[in-house]
Amino acid sequence: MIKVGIMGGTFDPIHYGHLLAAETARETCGLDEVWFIPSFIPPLKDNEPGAEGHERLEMVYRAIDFQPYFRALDIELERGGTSYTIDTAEALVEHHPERSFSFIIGSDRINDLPGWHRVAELAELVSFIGVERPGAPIEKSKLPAALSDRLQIAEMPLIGLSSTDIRKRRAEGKSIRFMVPEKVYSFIQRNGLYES
Ligand SMILES: Nc1ncnc2c1ncn2[C@@H]1O[C@H](COP(=O)(O)OP(=O)(O)OP(=O)(O)O)[C@@H](O)[C@H]1O
Ligand SMILES: O=C(O)c1ccc[n+]([C@@H]2O[C@H](COP(=O)([O-])O)[C@@H](O)[C@H]2O)c1
Repeated sequence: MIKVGIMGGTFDPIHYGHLLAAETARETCGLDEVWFIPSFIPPLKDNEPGAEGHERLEMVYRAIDFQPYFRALDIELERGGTSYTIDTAEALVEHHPERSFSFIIGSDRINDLPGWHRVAELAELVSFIGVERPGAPIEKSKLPAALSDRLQIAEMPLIGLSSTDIRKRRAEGKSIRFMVPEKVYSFIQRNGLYES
């Protein structure tokens, strides 16, 4: 079986926290590949979107350029509607029977995992790799056994970056350089993304 990590997110924009989470999961769990999947409409978020789907996808492509084991998929953008992970997992498992899938997930999302759409079925199709984010300690013991049994923790240095903060900094005219890869930075600058 080829082991694939799924890095799902809004990526509005993608930043070094996402990339380090993917790389840490890859190394810790011996993944062969990590697939980045930008969501169309993220299920549990109510903040205003910043960039269009095609722009978020383009930034992901730019961020993972030249990394042989990273790929980007437009499956959720193409599907449209609310991007439930179970729908994505069902499609991936059906189309890639030679691969096993683990969903990489930050600790802020781990804590709301029990509320995900059809999560019991999701946990049968994929396992989870958790990475910690500042301010959101991983509380594995608070998860139901069906989920915690499927969750492996990958230790990474805490990275206090968030897309929300990056958008806010742009709106305030502050620098976001070195928070995102240079090619993402130049795309944001050139297209005037996240300006107030
Ligand atoms: N700094 C980080 N360290 C570890 N994981 C992260 C980090 N930032 C995001 N993630 C994880 O990456 C996935 C996708 O995150 P997402 O695209 O929503 O980024 P975000 O920075 O949380 O965005 P926003 O601030 O807009 O909510 C989630 O599982 C999230 O927990
Ligand atoms: O399927 C769900 O119910 C669900 C609920 C919350 C988040 N997710 C997925 O988790 C990933 C990270 O979510 P977010 O909101 O931090 O971008 C992204 O791929 C979402 O589609 C999925």
